[in-house]
Parts: sequence; structure tokens; C-alpha cells
Amino acid sequence: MEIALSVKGLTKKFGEFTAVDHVSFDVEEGKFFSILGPSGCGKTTLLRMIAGFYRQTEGNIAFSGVDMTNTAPNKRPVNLVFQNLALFPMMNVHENIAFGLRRRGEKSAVIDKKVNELLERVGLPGSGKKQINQLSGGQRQRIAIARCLVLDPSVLLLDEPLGALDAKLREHMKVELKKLQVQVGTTFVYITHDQSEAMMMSDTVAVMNAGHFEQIGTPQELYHNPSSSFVAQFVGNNNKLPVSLRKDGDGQYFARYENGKEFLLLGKQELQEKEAYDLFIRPEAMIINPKEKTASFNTLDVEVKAILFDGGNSRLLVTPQGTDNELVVALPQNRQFDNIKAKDKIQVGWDAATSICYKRENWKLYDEE
Ligand SMILES: Nc1ncnc2c1ncn2[C@@H]1O[C@H](COP(=O)(O)OP(=O)(O)OP(=O)(O)O)[C@@H](O)[C@H]1O
Repeated sequence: MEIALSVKGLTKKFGEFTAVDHVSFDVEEGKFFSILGPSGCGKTTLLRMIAGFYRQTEGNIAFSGVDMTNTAPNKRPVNLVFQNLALFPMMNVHENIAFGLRRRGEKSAVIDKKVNELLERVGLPGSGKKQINQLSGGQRQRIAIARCLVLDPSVLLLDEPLGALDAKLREHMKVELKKLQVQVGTTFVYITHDQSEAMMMSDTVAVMNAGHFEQIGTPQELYHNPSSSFVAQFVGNNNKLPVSLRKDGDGQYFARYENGKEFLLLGKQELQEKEAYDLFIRPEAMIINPKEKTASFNTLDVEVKAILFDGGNSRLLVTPQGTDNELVVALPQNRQFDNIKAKDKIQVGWDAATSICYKRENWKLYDEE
């Protein structure tokens, strides 16, 4: 498969501050590639360098194998969809989409044909005469994308385009945007701080932290095999237990929890005794009142603090005995645990293979601030 975009060692410094630090990645043609990271990690700066709006301090950018590191923005085969969409309110839908083609000096008949084709492709045929203020948030979104696609970019850059929408519409547009990308087949490079957006829509996700990429992988790889504490915490819901490590005579590691309980550790990660670690266990990896326990099964006695009912995403909030920590345990959908109530003492357990341990790091996700 051809590489639509190749970025090598891209770096941007603002004075002494390094906003983007030697970032490298390739995006295959026709794929949905997301850059996911908390506010201020450098996503927009990276996107602006790719678009050509910022000059890089170091590094290279190539489109379809052609180096364009120093090419002017309007000569690059990219287009950028902004967070605020930047549609022209005084123009109708047709005029908005036609804008770029007119500037290119295309003939009216060609413009009309292309605009109508694009309106079909984004699922809004016949809406050319509508004013922008007559459109819903989701429709505006599609028009903003149509306005960029009409110029036939080989890569479409999207800067948090769902950011301005309310929660319900965001959910809907995630699915719409994914379908639209598959339908039009254009390579999308999408930036977001919302992990569920990135996970649901992307073929590949790069997780960005403080100017660098922590991990690049499929959503499944990031979820099941996070390569760092940051990724384990930023991608999907995870429980974090502060632990210290002990190695027994056979070289087997155990995680010692603050209430004195020890958990077996499996897995390939490098561990060092006596360092401070965090043990990560996904809510759905935890089994309530486990009956059949494998040889590598860990258990923990907990008290139920609250039932967090949310339909198919219902969970228990529990506190392990002898600690102030709170853990989240997914509730199976078979109503088997309908009888559980607050203050109940229960046991939760997980297979050691489903947990992962990383050295403790002292950063905070901005949601927690
Ligand atoms: N023109 C500039 N001059 C100096 N510092 C800047 C400039 N633009 C961005 N920065 C800094 O670079 C860092 C990365 O900013 P950037 O806007 O790329 O982050 P982001 O991940 O897109 O964040 P957000 O999701 O909040 O938009 C921030 O610390 C920001 O303050």
C-alpha cells in the first residue's frame, strides 16, 4: 500500500520550549490515522507543520513519496478542517463548497457538477441553496468536510472537528465521520483529546504526550498492550493500584498492595524490585465473586461504595479493604448481580495475564486537574 504521508523527526521549538519533539510516522493511503493526546501536548502544532502553516525547526514531511518539507501550504496536497469549521455564514451551502474551486478559476459548469457530486457523497444532496444557519451541527460538519474534499486533497487534516458539538451529536458524528471516510476513501489525519473518538474511528492511533509519540498502534493494540503507564491510563478506562514489587526465589514477581495483599504478575514488561509501580486492571477484566480460579488468578476483598447504573455500561464502584482507593468493576449484562447493593462486602478477581504493571510516573492527565 502506498504511503500518503510520511513524517520524519519533525520538531518544533518556540524559543527554548519544544512543543513537538522528533515525531516520526507514516500514514498509508486511504487510512484513518488519529493523533490522540491531552491538551497542550503539541497536536495542533504538529498538524500545522504538516499543513505548512508552521515552519518546522527540524525534520521532513513527504506526501506520496515527494518531499514537501519547504513547500508552501497552498502547494501541498492537503486541506485542513478547523475545529470551528470556519464556514462562511453569508454564503449558502453551494457557495461555501464552491469557494476553493472559484479561487482556482474553474468554470461554472465544472464547479456545479463537482459541488453536486460532493453533496451526494456527504449525504446532503439538493441542499446547495440552504443557508449555513439553517443547518444542524452535524450537517455543518459535513459541509465543512465537503468544502475541503472538493479540492481533492490526498490527505485531509482534521483539528478536533467534533469539539464544538454537544455530547449526543458527537456520539452520532463519530459514527458518521467514520462511514464518510470509508465512503470517500481519502486519507484522514485526525487530532483529538477524546480517546473514544480516536478508538472508534481510526485504523491507527498515535498517542502523544508532551511533544512526543508514546505509542503508535491499532486501537486494539493500544487497549490490550499499552506500552507505557501513560497509554494504559489515557486509552480506555483503567483501574490503577499503587504497588511495590517483590521477587521470590524462583524469579517470580509479585505486586504488593498497600493493604498487604500480594498479586501475581505475568507478562513481558521489565520489572525492578523495590521501585514504585502502578498496576493497571481494566474494569471488564475484573470478575465479581469468582468461582473458578485459574492458577494465575488474583483476588481482592472489597466493599461496594455505589452502583453506577448506565445501561450496558453499568459498573460497581468499590473500595479494597484497608485502603481509600476506588476501583471500577464492570457489571455483566445478565443481571446476575442485581442483588448487589452499597456497603456489601464482595470479592473481585482477575487473571494475572490481564493486568499490566508500569513504573509510577508523576504526570497528571488534564481531566484530573
Ligand atoms: N505560537 C506559540 N508560541 C509559543 N508556544 C506555543 C505556541 N503555540 C503553541 N505553543 C505551546 O506549545 C504547546 C503545544 O501546543 P498545541 O496547541 O500544539 O497543543 P494541543 O495538543 O493542540 O492542545 P489543545 O488540544 O489544547 O489544542 C503548548 O504548551 C503551547 O502553549
